Amino acid sequence: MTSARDIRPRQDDLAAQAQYLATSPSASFHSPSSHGSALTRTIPVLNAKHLKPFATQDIKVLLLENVNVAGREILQQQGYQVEFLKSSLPEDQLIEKIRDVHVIGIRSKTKLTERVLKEAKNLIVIGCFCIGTNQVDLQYAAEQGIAVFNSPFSNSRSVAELVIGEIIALARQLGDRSNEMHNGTWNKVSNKCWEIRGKTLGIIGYGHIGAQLSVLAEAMGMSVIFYDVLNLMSLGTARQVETLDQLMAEADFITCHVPELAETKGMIGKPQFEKMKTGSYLINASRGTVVDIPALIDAMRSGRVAGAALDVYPNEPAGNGDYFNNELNEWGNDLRSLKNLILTPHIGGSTEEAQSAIGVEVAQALTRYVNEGTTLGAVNLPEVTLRSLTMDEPNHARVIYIHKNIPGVLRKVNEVIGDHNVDKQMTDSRGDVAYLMADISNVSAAVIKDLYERLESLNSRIMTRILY
Ligand SMILES: NC(=O)C1=CN([C@@H]2O[C@H](COP(=O)(O)OP(=O)(O)OC[C@H]3O[C@@H](n4cnc5c(N)ncnc54)[C@H](O)[C@@H]3O)[C@@H](O)[C@H]2O)C=CC1
Ligand SMILES: O=C(O)C(=O)COP(=O)(O)O
Repeated sequence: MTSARDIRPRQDDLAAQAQYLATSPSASFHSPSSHGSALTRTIPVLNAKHLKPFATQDIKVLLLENVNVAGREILQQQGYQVEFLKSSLPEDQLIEKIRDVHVIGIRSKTKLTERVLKEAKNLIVIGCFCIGTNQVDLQYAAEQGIAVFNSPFSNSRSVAELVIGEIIALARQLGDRSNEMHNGTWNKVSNKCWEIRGKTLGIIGYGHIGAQLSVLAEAMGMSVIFYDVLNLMSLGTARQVETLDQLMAEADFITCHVPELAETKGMIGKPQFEKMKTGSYLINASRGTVVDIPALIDAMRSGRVAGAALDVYPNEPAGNGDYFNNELNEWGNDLRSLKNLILTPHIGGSTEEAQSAIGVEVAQALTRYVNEGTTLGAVNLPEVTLRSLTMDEPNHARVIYIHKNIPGVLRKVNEVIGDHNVDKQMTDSRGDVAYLMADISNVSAAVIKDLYERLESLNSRIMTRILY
């Protein structure tokens, strides 16, 4: 018998694939993308022993920014083709690479803008191997049926521990003393060096990181106040304050843990520095745009801010190497000249523990999405799942129909799938985009082809995938 692999049509030739499906009893259908190619699986269809959605070796994955080996291995074990790069890519190179892949894994540097995603003709899913998702155009991705996953809290503890270390380092001017000793100078001083016990920590953004930090800081004898746009339950004896100004005026140490949003850009600028106590400290390990750097430089030069720690910057490089020597960071030399300023290269979440936990979490989410269509944990699509198909359910197909959330769609979809035995079905919407999942039994290759074509022809369609 000719194997399916031998007669597989070109991936970008849907017509050939339809023909192939019609003529080959061992063919199957996985169509990942409305805006690009369809895939054919290469294992016999309707055989419970091979109850996989498609030939996993057809799935191409691009991992950028040194995604942890734990995540890479999970994806490789699925049989996917995994390409791994240590750094991010400039936009033109990214566009070249993304054209071909079904899955992309990134961290905080790679910008997946509308311009880039427009070229991603085969892409079905993006994995952000980090917390932040501000680097991805989430809305545009959703409108193309591209799911986005992240790891919402696997590095929170690492960031919180870094900040605790920085609070003590700033209070004791550790960076300066260490630099002096490296330069051969013994400079034993206690002037303006403090214990942190009894001081007030002001946390801006009391989410996963802020709340974790709150507990650690109290354990070291600090009083904690926080400001957040939501009313949140305080941990320990922490106290929520009503305004940012109030926090700026009361705290000895201020630390930012908000996401990058339109409202948080430049949130700490000249007016906020003017509210701070003289001799207080500022830490930013959130996003570089949250703090206005020239305003920070002025506040440090004037003595209002006695020390600061920056882990994030408005323009961060794609990979390791030269940083401040470029025109994008015209304040680089000013920063480097300031005393008691700790500068770190976005390492808040960079611990072995965090990176391997993130690797596992995101790779598993990607695998579940690719193989089963489950969107649990997606940040831009409704969360939809059905229990996995089992070996006891041969001849089943899972229909995934991502569509525009407009009136009358479900009636039309149910007209298509209602001709068959629908075992279970779930649908949900998020804004303009809806996601439908249905498991259908007693299907043949011809039925799958028919279902696919009819769903694809509906004007509500964003993406159809049929997995089995
Ligand atoms: N330096 C690093 O390596 C890392 C940086 N991050 C950054 O830290 C940010 C925070 O992380 P999580 O605590 O996990 O996020 P989270 O989503 O759990 O918490 C963010 C909090 O900020 C609040 N918030 C949003 N807008 C606000 C505003 N305008 N004013 C005051 N509060 C506001 C939210 O209500 C929420 O409680 C991430 O979005 C990411 O950008 C995260 C991990 C590592
Ligand atoms: O998790 C986040 O949002 C971070 O900022 C960490 O980013 P990274 O994975 O170190 O590029």
